Amino acid sequence: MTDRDNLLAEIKSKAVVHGKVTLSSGMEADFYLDLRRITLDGVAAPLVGRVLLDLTADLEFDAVGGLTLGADPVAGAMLHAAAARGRTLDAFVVRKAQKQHGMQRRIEGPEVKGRRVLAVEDTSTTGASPLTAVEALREAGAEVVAVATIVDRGARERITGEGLEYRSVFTLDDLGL
Ligand SMILES: O=P(O)(O)OC[C@H]1O[C@H](OP(=O)(O)OP(=O)(O)O)[C@H](O)[C@@H]1O
Ligand SMILES: O=C(O)c1cc(=O)[nH]c(=O)[nH]1
Repeated sequence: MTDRDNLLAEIKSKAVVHGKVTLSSGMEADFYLDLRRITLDGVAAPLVGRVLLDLTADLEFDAVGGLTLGADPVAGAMLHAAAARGRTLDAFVVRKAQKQHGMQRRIEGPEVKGRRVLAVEDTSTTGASPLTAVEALREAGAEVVAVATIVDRGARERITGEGLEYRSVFTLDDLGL
């Protein structure tokens, strides 16, 4: 079994929740992927880090992150997986709104200005969350090399339509949904 196979089994057994639910976009759906049950899971999170590094191995970037909260543990997992492979990869967090006190930053972590970065999400249905992060990153002077998600729930067309490279580890078909 590869890391990808193991991650797929983890998602199927731990993150798929059937039942009526309202999504981030306001759309109604009859299942939810609670990927925080994966990205914060002691067995599955290390797989997330390694599988996403493998998925983006041909891209050049030295920082990773996205819109809080879903993206945060994804970025952390990649940072640690990279360190285990002897590679230094920074992480960052894009706030939903600029902080009003302290350093008053929208993007937390090491400076992203002038750097090549990967924007990540756990999942995306409409592309809105990763594209919000991309906009904030560009405003901060970063070069976004691609967007990557664990599961694509339908965002591909909107993200690639913006001219961005888009990678996802799994589609709904892979999950049998
Ligand atoms: O179609 P999209 O807009 O890209 O939706 C996907 C977003 O929905 C979830 O987060 P949510 O908005 O529920 O907020 P959270 O990360 O703060 O939990 C998920 O983590 C993505 O960020
Ligand atoms: O579109 C969303 O908001 C969404 C769908 C999903 O399956 N999981 C999730 O965390 N968010």
